[in-house]
Amino acid sequence: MAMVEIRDARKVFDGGFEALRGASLDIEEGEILALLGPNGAGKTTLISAICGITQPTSGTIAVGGHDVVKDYRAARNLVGLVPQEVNLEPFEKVWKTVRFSRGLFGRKPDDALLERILRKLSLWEKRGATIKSLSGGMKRRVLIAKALAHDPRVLFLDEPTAGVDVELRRDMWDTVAELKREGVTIILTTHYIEEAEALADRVAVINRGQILLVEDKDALMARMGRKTLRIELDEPVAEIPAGLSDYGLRLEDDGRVLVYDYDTSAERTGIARLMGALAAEGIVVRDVATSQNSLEDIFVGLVHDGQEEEGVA
Ligand SMILES: Nc1ncnc2c1ncn2[C@@H]1O[C@H](COP(=O)(O)OP(=O)(O)OP(=O)(O)O)[C@@H](O)[C@H]1O
Repeated sequence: MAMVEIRDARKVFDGGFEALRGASLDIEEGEILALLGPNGAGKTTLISAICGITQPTSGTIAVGGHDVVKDYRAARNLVGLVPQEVNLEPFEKVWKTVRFSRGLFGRKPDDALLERILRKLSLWEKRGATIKSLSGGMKRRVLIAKALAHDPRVLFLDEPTAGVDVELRRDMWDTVAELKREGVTIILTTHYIEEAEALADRVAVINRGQILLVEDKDALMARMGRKTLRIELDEPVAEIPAGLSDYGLRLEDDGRVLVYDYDTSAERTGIARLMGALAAEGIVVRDVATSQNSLEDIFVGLVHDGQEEEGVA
């Protein structure tokens, strides 16, 4: 059984807008799943439906085997949600803020657990500080501590590093990796694709209310990842020589650079053969450089293709 099971979830808002159009997805225990999608794709709606904040119009969602509608309480207890916006009481102290969150779930106080959580998030020294005295990064950690206070098995992080500086982002990544080591299942939405690249075990792409793809991140990057070889020539050429016509080369920089795209998953890249063919044509190579397309390129391609199919591009 997957930790979270989403089957054909639809959500039609009052007014008729269909924000989820039959989304299905399994989230496995202990994984970090990055949910990627452009603005308005349905990420927040899907997370809200899993967390019981909004009800799906049809379809089913279960957390730990508990249906989020029929068995609301049991499902909700397994879930912690870290919202995107900092929504903390500025004059409250850290300790009280986190303790109160646990109480909201009707759980008995467990100060030992709260201490462990605050220590893990490097907030223990700040437990007596008021929220307003904390830095932005500390406030975000308090949001995580609050979400963990009732000991959930699944943690949703809605754009955890939106608008934060690079250092804080790295810091946040370390925190998320640490939570995973402790066995927490993590679902993360993000607009920073490099965040998904750095953290996720699997990537799900949602667009226009449908899951376009769910795949192991490394496998996805290997499958869709293409590499590019840029070959800088000693002397520019006017056109691609006939002897090199098999390679799908492109000519750039006024004939000074030949560009060769190749498949990283293919058994042979064809580079050695290409180099031989260049030499046979009497072309002298000055320099070569390779680059690999990123998860971002893959994501943009997927979303773009999906829109083209629906005729909205
Ligand atoms: N209460 C609502 N009533 C009507 N439409 C809504 C409601 N909430 C969301 N929507 C619409 O549903 C669509 C999906 O919204 P959602 O917030 O889930 O997207 P998202 O993927 O989280 O986007 P973002 O990346 O911008 O946060 C959007 O077009 C939004 O305008």
